Amino acid sequence: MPSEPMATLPVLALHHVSKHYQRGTEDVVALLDVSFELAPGTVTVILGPSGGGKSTLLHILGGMDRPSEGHVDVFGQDISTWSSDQLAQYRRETVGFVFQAFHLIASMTALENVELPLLLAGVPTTARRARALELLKRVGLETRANHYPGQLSGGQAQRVAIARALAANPPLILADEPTGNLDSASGEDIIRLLIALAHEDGHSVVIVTHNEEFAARADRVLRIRDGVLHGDLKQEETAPMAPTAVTPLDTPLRHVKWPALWRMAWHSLARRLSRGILTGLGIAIGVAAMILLMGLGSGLKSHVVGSVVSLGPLTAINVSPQSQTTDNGLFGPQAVVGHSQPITSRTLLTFAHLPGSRGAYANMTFLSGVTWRSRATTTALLPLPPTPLWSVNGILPKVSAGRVSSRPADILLPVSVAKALLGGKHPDIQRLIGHRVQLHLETVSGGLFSGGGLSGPAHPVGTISVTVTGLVNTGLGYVPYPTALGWMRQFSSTAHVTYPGATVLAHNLSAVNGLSSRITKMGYSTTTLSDALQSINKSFRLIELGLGAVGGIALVVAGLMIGVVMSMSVLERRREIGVLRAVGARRRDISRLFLLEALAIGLMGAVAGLAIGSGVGLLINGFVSHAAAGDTIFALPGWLIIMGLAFGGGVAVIAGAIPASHAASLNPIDALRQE
Ligand SMILES: Nc1ncnc2c1ncn2[C@@H]1O[C@H](COP(=O)(O)OP(=O)(O)OP(=O)(O)O)[C@@H](O)[C@H]1O
Repeated sequence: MPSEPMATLPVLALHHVSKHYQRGTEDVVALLDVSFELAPGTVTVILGPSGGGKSTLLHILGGMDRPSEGHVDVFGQDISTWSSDQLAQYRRETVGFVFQAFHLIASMTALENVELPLLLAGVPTTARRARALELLKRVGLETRANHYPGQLSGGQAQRVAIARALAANPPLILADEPTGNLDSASGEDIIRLLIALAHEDGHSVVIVTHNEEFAARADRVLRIRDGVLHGDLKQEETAPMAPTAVTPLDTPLRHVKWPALWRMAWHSLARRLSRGILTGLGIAIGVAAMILLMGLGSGLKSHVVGSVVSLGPLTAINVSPQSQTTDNGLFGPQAVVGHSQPITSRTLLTFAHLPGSRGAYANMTFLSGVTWRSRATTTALLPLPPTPLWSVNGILPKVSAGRVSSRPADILLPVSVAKALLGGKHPDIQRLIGHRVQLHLETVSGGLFSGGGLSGPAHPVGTISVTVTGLVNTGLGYVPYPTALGWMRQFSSTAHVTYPGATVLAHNLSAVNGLSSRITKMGYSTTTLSDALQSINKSFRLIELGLGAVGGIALVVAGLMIGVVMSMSVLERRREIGVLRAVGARRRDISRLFLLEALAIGLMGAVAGLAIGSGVGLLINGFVSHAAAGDTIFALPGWLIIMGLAFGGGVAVIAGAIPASHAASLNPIDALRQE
């Protein structure tokens, strides 16, 4: 805070200010040893020929440029040493610029243009709108609030520009040829308004002009030629009124807040909505491709993994009698040589008592005819595990209707068999539950993993009558273990029944490998579900990576598109960038603004891409489930949604980084000079 009361301090004081520019090897002196003070509530006119240094002086007064020598005091504080962030705050809170070319933002209404500095200052919407309307009223344009600059006359546009300069109620108003683009009547209006701002509202107003007529009405006239102050004419020695309405300079550094930038970015996007949508479309396509391909990959994987897991718990080891000589592939032994070790009930007992073993039971797969009333079909039947093992997680097949039963004459049938037995297009499969069906056992073979040849029953097996207690989706039927053992005896030609395979359950996952190798050492071949799952996972990881890469390429192309569009946008919006800098945005704010715009485009594209990708995925699921009884192959796990959003937003931000830093590095004085 200033140490003296404000009214006794000059708003601004220049002390021996010089400004040099380097043009090639030539040193251009734009200002030389300029000193003067500006009192509050006064109008100061700066006159001089073209190239005399007027604009340079105005830029130094407004904190857009720094002096090469000398210093500038604002309310007693030397701003020449301030950081660029402090100068940005100074422009935001202490200075209001009015330009010859108005520099209104064409895509914003009059009201939105006036709101701009308030938006940067983080003023909430209602207060911002009320203040902007009040200012438009002050300049006589309340009825034009919703007009765009193109719909305003030059005089009206300049009045809107003055309202914008007044938005933050700055003590200092700097006008650079404010009447240069206006006819004399409108020019007169503007000058009258500027004088009123000084004399009625207490702002210190500085007007750069070529017009000698205005000089006559100023409180003070400074003439400048070749950078040197030639005359400092005070027309009225009486002290003008002390300011009452203006706010003094406050020292704590305040930055433009993220929400304000986000609102501006959103505003800017909304103004160019169709372009934003087109740009975001690239991201949408990329994300959609990624979601769809990876979703299919992930869905297929969980489908395959689900089928494998439905075969039994992960702690299960499938044992077959053959000794193993080559690597276990995904589907069991590749080649089998050497002797065969039979699996008998004694072997099962041995397996059950191995360290780490929880239990063991025989594998067998029966092929059987099934008849119900007049309909007949065939099915494969497996034994359910022995009842003491039913408590093991995942060991029982999942029933889609009815229940699992351990009674000897009960059976679980596959849904497909139930459909075939009931006949008709959409039979009510539940109807079969509780009914008796007839079985005609045909052959027996090993477990699904343990292979083994087919053989028919050694003793005649008549028709077996069983009750359907439940239905399963696995495509295989199940009978209680003791029932299967009984059938096995009927298939056996010798007194000692040998089984085609066995399942040994480990106590837990970490015991699986040790147990499996012990069994292998006994001369048996083993396959574990966790082996199978591991290789499935490995294969799918590769598939997912490959599919993801295809989506990734689409995203890179989309990123390039965003980069190009944003670069064009920066060129097109040079003036807007200049205005934003003049009203107090820092370089960083400009780059953040462009990055936020890119992020918003990326996120919108990603959301659209998620919708498109999952929509197509669900359609595919619809087709597949129609064709294959309720199966689906597209999945949209949460991580894929997050990945889609992160990639969409991330690619857009990376693509927008170069244009954003280009926008931030633009010199605001050059940007505003561009016509
Ligand atoms: N960025 C720059 N690089 C080199 N020289 C510059 C630069 N800006 C201004 N100058 C030079 O400084 C001098 C003063 O320029 P300035 O724009 O302040 O004059 P002016 O009085 O505002 O002119 P006009 O009335 O035509 O706008 C001129 O000789 C100009 O060529």
